[in-house]
Amino acid sequence: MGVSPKIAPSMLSSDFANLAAEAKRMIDLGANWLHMDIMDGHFVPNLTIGAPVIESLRKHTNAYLDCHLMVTNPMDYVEQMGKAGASGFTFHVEVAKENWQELVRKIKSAGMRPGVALKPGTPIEEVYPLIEGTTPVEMVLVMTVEPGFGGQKFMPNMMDKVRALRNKYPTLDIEVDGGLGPSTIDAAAAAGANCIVAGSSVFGAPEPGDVISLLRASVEKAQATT
Ligand SMILES: O=C(CO)[C@@H](O)[C@H](O)COP(=O)(O)O
Ligand SMILES: [Fe+2]
Repeated sequence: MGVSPKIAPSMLSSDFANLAAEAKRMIDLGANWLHMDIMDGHFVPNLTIGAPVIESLRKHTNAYLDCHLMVTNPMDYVEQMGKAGASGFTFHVEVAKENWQELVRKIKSAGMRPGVALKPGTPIEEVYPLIEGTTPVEMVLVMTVEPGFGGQKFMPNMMDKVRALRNKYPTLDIEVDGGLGPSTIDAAAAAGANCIVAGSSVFGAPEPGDVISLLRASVEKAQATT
């Protein structure tokens, strides 16, 4: 499988008051991406950060900022996120059923990499047209918890979705998000996930760098045996 592992600490579990230092710490410890959870208090019952914080962080790092937009109107944020310096813009399929083609086009024109996310209750078939369209998304984020909060329990039954995607799209970036850590990574890696978001398991560990290395090793091992 030719899809490289990307380990993406979720900065939602970091010390937001020291975001630049936390970002540098994660990159220095071997993270590939920084996962930024943007929540509007409407699509999910939590409110986090937006483009102004991405813009501030961008002044301190050239890392890939993997932005996960848990918002009801993703179109409203494309331009400002692009200007702020976001690298990836992942929207939820549940709120883009009518306008995903225009949305993906705009994300690309704004210089970002488009991704689509789906909630646990959303069937995987709903994202297939977005991967197969003329302007396709470049990543699928399979939520392994209900979106809204860090620190929740991994849902192993979501691995059926990851397996179905990997069988159909051998070179697609497939991200898993929610409850990933040393006890759950092997299931996700075996199913075919290569982009791994981990918040509480990384930031809550005495040695976050060890967790990052373990997550990567698990993905590499699973890839070597498929
Ligand atoms: O998108 C989300 C939550 O909605 C995630 O990115 C979480 O922030 C992951 O945190 P952990 O489950 O790894 O603690
Ligand atoms: Fe996320």
